Amino acid sequence: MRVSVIGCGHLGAPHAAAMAELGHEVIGVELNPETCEILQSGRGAFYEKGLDDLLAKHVPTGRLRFTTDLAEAADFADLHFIAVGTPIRSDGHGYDTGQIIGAVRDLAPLLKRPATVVGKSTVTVGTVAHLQTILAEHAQGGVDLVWNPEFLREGHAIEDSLRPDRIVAGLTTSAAEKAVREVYAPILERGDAELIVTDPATAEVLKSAANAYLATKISYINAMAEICEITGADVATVAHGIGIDHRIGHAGMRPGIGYGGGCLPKDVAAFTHRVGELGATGASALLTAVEEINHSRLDAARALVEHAHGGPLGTATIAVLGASFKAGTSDVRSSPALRLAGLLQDAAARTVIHDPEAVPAARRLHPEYTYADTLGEALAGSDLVVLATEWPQYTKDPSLPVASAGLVRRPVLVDIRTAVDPAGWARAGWTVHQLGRSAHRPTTV
Ligand SMILES: NC(=O)c1ccc[n+]([C@@H]2O[C@H](COP(=O)([O-])OP(=O)(O)OC[C@H]3O[C@@H](n4cnc5c(N)ncnc54)[C@H](O)[C@@H]3O)[C@@H](O)[C@H]2O)c1
Ligand SMILES: O=c1ccn([C@@H]2O[C@H](COP(=O)(O)OP(=O)(O)O[C@H]3O[C@H](CO)[C@@H](O)[C@H](O)[C@H]3O)[C@@H](O)[C@H]2O)c(=O)[nH]1
Repeated sequence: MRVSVIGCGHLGAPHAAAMAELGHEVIGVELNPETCEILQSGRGAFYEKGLDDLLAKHVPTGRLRFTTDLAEAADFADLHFIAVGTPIRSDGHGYDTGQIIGAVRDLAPLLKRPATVVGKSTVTVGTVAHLQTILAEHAQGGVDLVWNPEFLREGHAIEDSLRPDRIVAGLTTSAAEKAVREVYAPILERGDAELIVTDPATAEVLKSAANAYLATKISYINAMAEICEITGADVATVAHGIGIDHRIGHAGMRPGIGYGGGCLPKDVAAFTHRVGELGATGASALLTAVEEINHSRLDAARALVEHAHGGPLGTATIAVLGASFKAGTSDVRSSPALRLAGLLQDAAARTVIHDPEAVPAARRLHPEYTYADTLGEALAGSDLVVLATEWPQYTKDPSLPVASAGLVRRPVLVDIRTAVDPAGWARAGWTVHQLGRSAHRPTTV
């Protein structure tokens, strides 16, 4: 099929690359000329595992190309994916729908023959109906609208796009269903992804409900971490023990500083606002509590850093390991790691941030912070090491505890992601502090 992907950011660029890999002819439309030029050169504009490989494979053959010209895409493609941003409004009262309404309003008059518009962006209930009226008024030649929310995780965007758990299609016509079945045929033929054909409102709620549940699970285990701190219990053992019950499971149960990123914080905030508007008081109270617990984690993390230092931070030199909102991505949108680094930057004598991939993005957002090019440079002479993002370079390298103990002034580690094995670090002479767990002290061998 000839498809376009309108908006080539963290969702759209991997989606366009995956569509090319599935055998379609793809044109990506990206408003930002700099991003568009980078993509057209066969590279990603940010770090996402496997993205560069697919771009390098499909851009040179012409199967995948990028443009800033929407008219070119309207002329070329029969199916148009919409993957533009839906950021949270500055007052927090739902999404800023400017990008999505703008994209559909600009595309509609350019559609001169039958086409399918497939929305992938995350929206709240009622948005699809509004977009439908825009298309009905301005498009010619019979245009179907489908809502096809995306569930990919950053850091796994390519594999999640090529092998999704499910494909949700909110639609109203059989022509739209036929188009969805055709574009996803290579995935559906494998038989391992369920296609859920439903109405647009259900598709809208299903996506918001999925992210709200993921956020609730994270806030739940973080609330348990708070209880463990008070009682002296161990949250990692609690998470492991309850997760053995397959009705609960271990996934998404890592305690720590709470959820961040370009999706969960804004999607939960927008959903909370919308369900409040709709008068769903139970859902509103539940989601408000989820958000409150999440916000409280930053204070808990800062308090743990102060406790580990043994007092006010004014004299401390701190190494912060990690700036991205989670491992596997260079995305720093609503990054809890960077927020904590900011608090420490204000409070400590010196704070140095290291990240294997996210320093350029962090530096663009916060040029006033201090960054290190190498891990060794960040660690050198520090009184406290704060593990803020669970990159495997920090958590899985068995030589790091011993190697880094020789670089720091005091071997004190605050692991706000509950990501390291504290016993291994303690054996190398480190005192390890984790949220919801008793401190691990150095052991004599
Ligand atoms: N990031 C994820 O992992 C993810 C996963 C699932 C769903 N989503 C949803 O997908 C949507 C996009 O998220 P994102 O993280 O990719 O955002 P993003 O900001 O990284 O990307 C959006 C891109 O769209 C471009 N754009 C805006 N208007 C345009 C237009 N009219 N024409 C062409 N390009 C345009 C922007 O320049 C930007 O590059 C959001 O609704 C988000 O909630 C994101
Ligand atoms: O056990 C866990 C799991 C995650 N997190 C944090 O939660 C945030 C979100 O993580 P994750 O869900 O892996 O990241 P995203 O890439 O933002 O993906 C979420 O948001 C996307 C956008 O809607 C959805 O498509 C995905 O299904 C959904 O997982 C990050 O800050 C993580 O560090 C935890 O604290 N503990």
